[in-house]
Amino acid sequence: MFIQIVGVGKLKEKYLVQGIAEYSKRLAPYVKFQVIEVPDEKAPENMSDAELLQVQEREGERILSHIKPDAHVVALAIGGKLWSSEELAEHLDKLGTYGTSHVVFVIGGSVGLSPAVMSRAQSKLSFGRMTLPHQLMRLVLVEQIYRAVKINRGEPYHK
Ligand SMILES: C[S@@+](CC[C@H](N)C(=O)[O-])C[C@H]1O[C@@H](n2cnc3c(N)ncnc32)[C@H](O)[C@@H]1O
Repeated sequence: MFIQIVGVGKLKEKYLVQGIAEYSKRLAPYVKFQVIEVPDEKAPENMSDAELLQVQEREGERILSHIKPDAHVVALAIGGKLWSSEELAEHLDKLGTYGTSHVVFVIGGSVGLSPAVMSRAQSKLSFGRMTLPHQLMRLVLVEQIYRAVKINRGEPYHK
């Protein structure tokens, strides 16, 4: 399976870069894995709703330009569905079984994902009602993808 994460903005914190590199290395024997970063837009505090939408749309166009037509897209959204790690594993397993070998997880920037990205997504996944910084979200997600892969292989890790 080919798994990609498309995220907005360049990772700045060293501990996040290192954490993602570690899980990417652990994933390498099992799946083809790639993280794509798209440039973020300036998003001042006091934007109007129209300006906010414009930022989402510009970032959204960049995200969508990296998504191939055959890819199954999972958008990360606070209001999405809550899955357990086992349910994420099952979701990936079922996709593979029914012939979908390319899955893209999408994480928004500080203003969230555009309506166009949300409509392209076949699934919306929530990690709970709390807002996580998008850069930290990337690390948490890659760990959960690794956990899901290990669950599907029946290998020890997922305690
Ligand atoms: C800082 S959050 C954006 C907050 C923005 N107000 C919103 O509601 O989308 C940046 C991105 O991180 C992801 N994210 C943050 N917390 C999340 C959570 N609890 N569950 C799923 N995704 C989350 C989403 O993709 C979101 O677009």
